[in-house]
Amino acid sequence: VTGSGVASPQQYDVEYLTPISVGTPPLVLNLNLDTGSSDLWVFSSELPPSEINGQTVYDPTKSTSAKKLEGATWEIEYGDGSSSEGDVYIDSVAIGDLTVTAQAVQAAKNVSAEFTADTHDDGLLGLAFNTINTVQPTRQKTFYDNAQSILDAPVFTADLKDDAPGHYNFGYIDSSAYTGNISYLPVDSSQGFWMFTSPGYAISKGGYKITEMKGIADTGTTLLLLPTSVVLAYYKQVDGARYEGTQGGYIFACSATLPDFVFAVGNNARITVPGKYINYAPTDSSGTTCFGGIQKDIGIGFSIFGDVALKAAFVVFDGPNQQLGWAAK
Ligand SMILES: O[C@H]1CN[C@@H](c2nc(-c3ccc(C(F)(F)F)cc3)no2)C1
Repeated sequence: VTGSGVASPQQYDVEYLTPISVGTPPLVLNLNLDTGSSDLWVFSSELPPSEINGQTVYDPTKSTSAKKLEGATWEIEYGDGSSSEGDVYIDSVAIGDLTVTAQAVQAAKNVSAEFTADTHDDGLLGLAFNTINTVQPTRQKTFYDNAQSILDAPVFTADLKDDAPGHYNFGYIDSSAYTGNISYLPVDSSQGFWMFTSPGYAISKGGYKITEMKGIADTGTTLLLLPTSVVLAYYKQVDGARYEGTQGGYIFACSATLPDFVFAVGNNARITVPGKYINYAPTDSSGTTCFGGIQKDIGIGFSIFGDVALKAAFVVFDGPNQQLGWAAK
């Protein structure tokens, strides 16, 4: 079995949403597939109405295939401080032609203001390792865990695009979606993430710099968060770029030319993030000053290869072999 879901960018590619069917009759929810977390949670009829603002809600009492997981609760907090919590049902979940009949669907009873404000996002579908699933007293498997045994190949791929729809595919590698070869790196899943080490980088035509960057492939993070030394070297190449504390990052004139950022995948493969992707978005409605798509990974303990980097690549997530594949496209 295989499955494919379109990944549609929201404004400024801040996140990508994919239609997922839940329950019987199937309810289509637009979920944020997040390789940086491992909970599948949805806006639900159990929320206070004040916390719902246009989202489609899952009502387990209306799904003939829903079964409450008695006594199970969950609570999650994301990197930006947003959070949600609730209880758990076992129900059917499908992405395209791929159906998992007994998936833990975490129904939200409360969500933080950021989620209420994100009107198009009906919840998240975690694709990291289940060791960081938050369900108590018994952690639950991810959609990818549950799908693996029926998939043609036990992999999923992310093909996110700049201001255009891309795809998440399950069970196969679409050879028409990338160029050249796929280079595989070992994954350290000990912290529950798709963590890998890039040995070095280059900035546009500048020389290659050997410096280990240990990071995670995180489709749920918008930007590319890197070590301070790398970020300083990058913005040194951008006239007028400066760190603006009130904005919480590096900013520059929107008219600035931004160099490409190249990171190494193993010793002889490279992924080039076009400078255009690093001119992330205007900081205000005047469109004079823009916010950088590369920012410091301070305080996280590792780098985060978020959408700014991932949309420059075709990425293969291979759990059984604990490896990440990277290809240009
Ligand atoms: O936690 C790490 C795991 N992956 C990253 C992630 N962050 C979010 C997120 C989505 C939507 C919102 C909100 F709608 F604005 F509230 C907030 C955070 N989803 O994945 C960070």
